[in-house]
Amino acid sequence: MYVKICGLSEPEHVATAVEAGADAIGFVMTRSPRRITPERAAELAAPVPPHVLTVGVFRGEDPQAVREAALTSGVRAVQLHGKHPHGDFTALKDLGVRLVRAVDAQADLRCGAYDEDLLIVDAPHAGSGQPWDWAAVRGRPSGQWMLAGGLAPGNVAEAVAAARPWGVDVSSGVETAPGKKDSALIRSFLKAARGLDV
Ligand SMILES: O=C(O)c1ccccc1N[C@@H]1O[C@H](COP(=O)(O)O)[C@@H](O)[C@H]1O
Repeated sequence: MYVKICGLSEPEHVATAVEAGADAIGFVMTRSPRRITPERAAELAAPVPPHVLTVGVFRGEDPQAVREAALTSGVRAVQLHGKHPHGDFTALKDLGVRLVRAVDAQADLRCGAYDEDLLIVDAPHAGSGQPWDWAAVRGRPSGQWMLAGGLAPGNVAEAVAAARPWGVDVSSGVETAPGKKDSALIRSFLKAARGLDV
């Protein structure tokens, strides 16, 4: 099971996620209680080993703004969340980072349909921490896709059994309040998710 821990803003939580075996970590650089600057993302990403994918999360920004933030932060992947057109992915293809498309269950769920490398299927309200009908997408997405939206250490097994994703992505479920990550919850989530290969 591929595991991404998103919305990190403190070095302690980056270190915890890496040590506990996260495959990817996310830095939110769009409107959110978890928003950080590209410069802060660069500081946080600097010590992250190459086997961990650092992901910059964006929603609604134009490709030029995404490009500048990605170059400043040095992230290894860009996640475009929500209703970005295909052209936004095309415009970023030469950036030399992996492209992640994050959408709700109403969208085209074929990974690669927008020339992306990874797909995330999320709740209608990104970053809200609200569980949704994970079973509704079972068998629909294709390729390398992660389930997100309302996951937490205590329900990730249920969510994976319902949707059977290739990976999982969490933010609110490893926090004590919006934007306040918790190292014990990060470790618990990784422990719970790791054993869930489908
Ligand atoms: O985390 C945010 O605040 C956020 C804001 C804007 C776009 C995406 C955001 N996060 C993504 O939301 C899911 C996690 O949701 P949850 O909090 O675990 O329910 C994940 O894909 C994040 O990358």
